[in-house]
Amino acid sequence: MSDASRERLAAQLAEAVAEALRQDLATQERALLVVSGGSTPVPFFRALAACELPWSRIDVTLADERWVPETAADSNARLVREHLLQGPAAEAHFAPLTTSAPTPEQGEAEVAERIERLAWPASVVILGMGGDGHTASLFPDSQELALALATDAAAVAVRTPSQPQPRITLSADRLHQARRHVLHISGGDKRAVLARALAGDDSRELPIRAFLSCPLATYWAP
Ligand SMILES: O=C1O[C@H](COP(=O)(O)O)[C@@H](O)[C@H](O)[C@H]1O
Repeated sequence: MSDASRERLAAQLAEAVAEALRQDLATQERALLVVSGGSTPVPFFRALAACELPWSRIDVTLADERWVPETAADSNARLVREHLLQGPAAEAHFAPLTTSAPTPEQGEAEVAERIERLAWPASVVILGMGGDGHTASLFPDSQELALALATDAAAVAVRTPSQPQPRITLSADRLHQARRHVLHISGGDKRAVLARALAGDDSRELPIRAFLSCPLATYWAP
């Protein structure tokens, strides 16, 4: 593991994403950025927050979220607010994926409506990936995986045996609606999972496969 190379990668990705947003904002009033949660994006969030951008014209949302309050340590919204929406970037419009409903099944319709109002197609969708090949909250062991891969609804509530909390994810269809797709990962384990995904043929085994032909620009550091 090399923190320096991950920081360099994050800086390069931030510059590329900032340039994509600038390009799109030259011809449209608003632009949308879809980011992922987890531990990988933190240095990228900080680097992007430092970029000069017309933040008040940028919408930000998440690829997926745990159905937890924003005060929870593992809330992706909290991560975005603490590391990306800082300084001038606080001017961006952030659309979180949770509501006050007690379950994601009860909140799903409100989240979908909120998501529909954003500036689609997104300028950039940045995906992460877990060691099991999940991306967003498209988990190989989730009962809702087939639905989330096939539906044209924007958001899907997900229950996954391998995960402690219920979740909500943007559907594969919605995540496909972007001008550019990026996979941001680090470490040898994830590189090996990506190699398996590139060699395989079933997106139910390694859900990241559903995005390999977007095309998907891969940002990887050891
Ligand atoms: O559960 C999640 O995991 C993936 C990967 O997270 P990381 O900590 O290994 O970087 C992430 O892309 C997803 O948004 C998140 O909810």
